[in-house]
Amino acid sequence: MKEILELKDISAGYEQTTVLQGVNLTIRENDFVGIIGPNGGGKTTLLKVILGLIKPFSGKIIYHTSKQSLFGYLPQNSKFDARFPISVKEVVLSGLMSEKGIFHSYTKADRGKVDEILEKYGMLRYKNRPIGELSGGQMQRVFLCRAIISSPKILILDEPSTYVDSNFEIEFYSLLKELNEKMSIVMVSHDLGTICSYVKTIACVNGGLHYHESNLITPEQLKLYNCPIELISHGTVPHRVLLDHDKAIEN
Ligand SMILES: Nc1ncnc2c1ncn2[C@@H]1O[C@H](COP(=O)(O)OP(=O)(O)OP(=O)(O)O)[C@@H](O)[C@H]1O
Repeated sequence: MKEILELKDISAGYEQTTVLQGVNLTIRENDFVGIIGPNGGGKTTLLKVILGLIKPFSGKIIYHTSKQSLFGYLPQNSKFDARFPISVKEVVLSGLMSEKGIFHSYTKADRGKVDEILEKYGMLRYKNRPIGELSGGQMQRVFLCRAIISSPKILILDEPSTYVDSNFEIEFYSLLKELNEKMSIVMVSHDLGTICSYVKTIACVNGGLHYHESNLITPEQLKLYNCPIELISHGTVPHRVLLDHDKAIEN
């Protein structure tokens, strides 16, 4: 598959703190990379580096394509302050801002695009509603529309299913599967069940980055990288098991 961008020996962090060191990662067309790792391991920092929101202390980012419409981003906790006076259609339109610049005016074609995407994702009837009046799942759908309206080459998602119920979660991931035919996806998730079911490859981030060319997670990986465990068990009574590392590895 054709490469889109490469991180080469990246070291990055904030002021005096180095969070990531020696990070190498290549994102190719149609990739679906799941990023896992413990709290504070640097997953969001890695996304910020990829998005160009923070500049690495050292290392290189190589772009194999134009930066035009390169990224769509669905940030963590897309829950909105209900008092913020912005409508659904304005939220989705703002996804075109990076393409058009801040001092822009939206065209009729842009507004048509918004209607089209809201229709596709079942949200057209809410287009004039203040975003704060939607449910968590509806909001997530609107923010997904915002992230993909510019047809980005890479869609970046930070814990996308935090506020959604399991029905919407299944629907959401099937939307992602469809989108993955047109764009690469990089997704942070603590839910290893989700990771194993949907992603193609896994990057484990804990200060460094370990890349796995498959979506299988082995006990050895968990032990080595000190990753959190959240397993879904399919027994007679469906339940979710939360264990710490050592215990899970023993089992
Ligand atoms: N803006 C910031 N300024 C200073 N330090 C920060 C900043 N953002 C994050 N950090 C620190 O960088 C480290 C990595 O944070 P990051 O958010 O990348 O981790 P994460 O793996 O995404 O964690 P989580 O799973 O809890 O979301 C943490 O120790 C955090 O406190």
